[in-house]
Amino acid sequence: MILTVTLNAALDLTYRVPRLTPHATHRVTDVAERPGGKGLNVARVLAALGHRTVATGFAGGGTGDALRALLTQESDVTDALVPVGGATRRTVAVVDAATGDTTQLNEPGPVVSPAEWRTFLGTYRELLADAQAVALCGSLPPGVPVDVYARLTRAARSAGVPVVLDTSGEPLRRGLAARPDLAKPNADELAALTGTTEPLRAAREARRRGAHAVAASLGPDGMLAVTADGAWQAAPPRRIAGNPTGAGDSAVAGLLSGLVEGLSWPERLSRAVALSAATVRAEAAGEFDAATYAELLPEVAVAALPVPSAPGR
Ligand SMILES: Nc1ncnc2c1ncn2[C@@H]1O[C@H](COP(=O)(O)OP(=O)(O)OP(=O)(O)O)[C@@H](O)[C@H]1O
Ligand SMILES: O=P(O)(O)OC[C@@]1(O)O[C@H](CO)[C@@H](O)[C@@H]1O
Repeated sequence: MILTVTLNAALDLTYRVPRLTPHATHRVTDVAERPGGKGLNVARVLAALGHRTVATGFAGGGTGDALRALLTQESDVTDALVPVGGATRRTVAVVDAATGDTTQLNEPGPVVSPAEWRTFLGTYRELLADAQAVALCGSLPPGVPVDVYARLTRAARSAGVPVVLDTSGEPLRRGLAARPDLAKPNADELAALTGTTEPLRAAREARRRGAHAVAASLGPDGMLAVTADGAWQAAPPRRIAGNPTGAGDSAVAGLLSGLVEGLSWPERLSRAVALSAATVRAEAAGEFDAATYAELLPEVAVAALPVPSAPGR
């Protein structure tokens, strides 16, 4: 099975409004409520692709109960979330129907106590015993140590389980040093980490900091990957209009499923780019439009990038 970790799970609301205007009252035309937080989105996409998937992390309060009920009713993901006393946060994506732009509002999440944290670590170690790969995703709730992803990466690697890391800021910086098999930053996260806005240079620098491979997501431009076997750029055939929230999570699901299935890097990237573009077409994060995915998959253009002549990776 594939394990996903969402320490800061969320009840994910998507509001569609005709036009988003500061200081105005908005009438919401469509509402979608989903089990969210990045790792749960990854899990839902993996399950839709037919992978046996287990989701852990924390859930609590009425929002946590609602999230768990939705997860069980609407997906084949196995719920291994650890209960917490505080309430799971809400994350809200407001989609402006006039422009297609999305505005994201994310609550901080419940405080996790030391005892809850210890319970989680026990659960995580048990689940690793049966995992083919693990994805560590998203922001941290208050109370969780900032080096958590480094610790979870080390535990997985000593259990022989490949790790994909998708987070930002200090948790990303520390997590990289523990040598995850793959990191998936977006362009902003990569620039904040490395201080360079040139994605290929930044991805190489992120790899020097410890990740075995780095796959950077570049919004409508697709992805680039820097690995021990080479570097590639993969682009969708066209820009897709819609809601990009969760596109990065679908990219992670594409890369992770490809890793577990033993696909080559170009095949993994094609899948990740087609799946994530198909997510832009879907109503909410954690979903993809199956027809768009099938249509785009053979059309993704993958090109090998030159190997740098200077020493380095
Ligand atoms: N408008 C678009 N058209 C086609 N593909 C897109 C578009 N926007 C995003 N994608 C695809 O989705 C992938 C992930 O997008 P992005 O880089 O915005 O991720 P992200 O910021 O991590 O997303 P999130 O945090 O919302 O999950 C891109 O690599 C690309 O393949
Ligand atoms: O606050 P985080 O953990 O960074 O991100 C949480 C979140 O905004 O990411 C997803 C999109 O990737 C949303 O579904 C989700 O709620």
